[in-house]
Amino acid sequence: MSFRIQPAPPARPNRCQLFGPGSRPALFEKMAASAADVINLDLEDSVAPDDKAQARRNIIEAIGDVDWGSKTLSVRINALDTPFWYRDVVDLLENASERLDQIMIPKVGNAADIYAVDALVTAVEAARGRTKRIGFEVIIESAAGISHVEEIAAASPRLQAISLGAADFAASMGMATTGIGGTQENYYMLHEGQKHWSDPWHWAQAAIVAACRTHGILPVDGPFGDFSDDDGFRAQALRSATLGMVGKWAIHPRQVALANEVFTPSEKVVAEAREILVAMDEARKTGAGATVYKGRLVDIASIRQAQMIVRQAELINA
Ligand SMILES: CC(C)(COP(=O)(O)OP(=O)(O)OC[C@H]1O[C@@H](n2cnc3c(N)ncnc32)[C@H](O)[C@@H]1OP(=O)(O)O)[C@@H](O)C(=O)NCCC(=O)NCCSC(=O)C[C@H](O)C(=O)O
Ligand SMILES: [Mg+2]
Repeated sequence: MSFRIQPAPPARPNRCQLFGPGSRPALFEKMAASAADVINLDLEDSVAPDDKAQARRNIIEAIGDVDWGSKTLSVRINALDTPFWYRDVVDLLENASERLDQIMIPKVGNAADIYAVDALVTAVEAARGRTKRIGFEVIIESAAGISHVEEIAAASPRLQAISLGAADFAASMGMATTGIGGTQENYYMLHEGQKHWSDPWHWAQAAIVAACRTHGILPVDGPFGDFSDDDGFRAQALRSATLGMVGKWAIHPRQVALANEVFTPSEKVVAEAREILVAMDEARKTGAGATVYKGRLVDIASIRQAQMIVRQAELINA
């Protein structure tokens, strides 16, 4: 264990991030009424270049006018290699109400990208006397992004969450697929004539989780493109949760309940975690650092595992 204690991530639920294009304002009330923990109003890739200016106006109006309840409200700005991003930031922070919680920065490639946005955001906040400090979330969706994920995670105290963007990531890496997340037909091992499918997203997800956990940031799985495939979404989400991710994007409302289901620890799992904590408490009273719970070893590390699950459940029920 390092001398530095691992920082805790933001204490808020982030099981599902529901996306909707800023150019479809008719969706905003529906998004607000959904069961998603986070709403992402999009100015980037779901909005055509000619619609960007109107989408900005739609979003600015809706931030103030729609009742977003207790959801985290985030706007995805355009990437730093476009002519749109600075205007996204300036217009949002000059004109949107303080209900806005976060901006999402896509396609980050290194810490300097975040530094650039931070400098602009900080200047506009000061100039406008905004009292609420805007948070950042970023998407790792390029070869450069995944190569520099640790420095990105450390780049700004504003940073709250990092997502994997499977579509742009696949394109940047030159992966031979047009699928967005999930099982890839040609990514398999062959054993005694049987195909065993592997997970091509696994290593990138694990790298993101490690960087996030090191710096107290929420690791999130991005989109699953085939919104008619509930089982495929659930399988992908279960793998992400097992690796330590706290939630997943929904690009269609039918994916919201699936994400909430997977990223809410079940009553059985929470009850078991509490039993482990009790068992370890009993063990400690006798001076033991380990004991047997349901036929298996539990020790001091099990306390930390169980506490993570209980904390997650408490956050969701708060
Ligand atoms: C995918 C969609 C274009 C589908 O829209 P639509 O054809 O309208 O869907 P349905 O007819 O099935 O809709 C059924 C009802 O649900 C409402 N609806 C649809 N979408 C949403 C939504 N996002 N939020 C809330 N409600 C929604 C419809 O209005 C219907 O309602 P009703 O008539 O009352 O029954 C569309 O869902 C969509 O635009 N999704 C978001 C797309 C998006 O934002 N994409 C960007 C994120 S993914 C990405 O960028 C990739 C990433 O960066 C990477 O690189 O990996
Ligand atoms: Mg993308």
